Amino acid sequence: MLFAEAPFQQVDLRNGSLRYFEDFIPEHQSLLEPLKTALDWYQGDVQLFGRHYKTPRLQCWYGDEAYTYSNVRLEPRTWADMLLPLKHAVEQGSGYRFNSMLGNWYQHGQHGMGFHADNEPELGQNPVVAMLTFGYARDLRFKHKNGQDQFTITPQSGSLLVMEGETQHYWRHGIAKSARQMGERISLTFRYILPPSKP
Ligand SMILES: O=C(O)CCC(=O)C(=O)O
Ligand SMILES: [Fe+2]
Repeated sequence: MLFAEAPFQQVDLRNGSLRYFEDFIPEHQSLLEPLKTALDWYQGDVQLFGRHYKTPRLQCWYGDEAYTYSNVRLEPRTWADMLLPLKHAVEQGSGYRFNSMLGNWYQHGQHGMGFHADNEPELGQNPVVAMLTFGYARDLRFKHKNGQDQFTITPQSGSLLVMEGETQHYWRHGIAKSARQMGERISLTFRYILPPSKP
């Protein structure tokens, strides 16, 4: 694994910023299959406007604190062993501590994620989301809440993308479904969830 000093590209957005480390996990190719088998994948439920939907992707969750994501409460869960060195590398590279990880497994083009911001209250004022990508390089689209600015980045397998600053206040991001033939992709998104404040 690479530590500190890894080269990255800084992307200064209107209201926010990204850091993109393209070759962050050199052994990324050998990790896709183990991630598929070692992690506890399930098809999530999201509740939107009072209705339940199945997420069009598989997901998994590990973390030290409970997290409410798309109106669904995720209970604390002991880290899978193979995540610990990855979490450590992401902390070293990004310079932030994380205590949770939401994983996404897009098995084909019909799997995706709608536009959203990761701005739940328990992520604090300026949430940092640090994401590792394994497998097929899907387009990650960003749209500013002003309705005008937008751009797409295509994180490569083995890359680390850090979303920081005000990014989650002003921008939404998502992975569009596609009719094209696409390989599998796993993203691991590390977050820091504030412990509940004591009364
Ligand atoms: O898989 C991706 O690139 C995006 C994942 C994401 O936005 C999330 O987990 O909140
Ligand atoms: Fe997100």
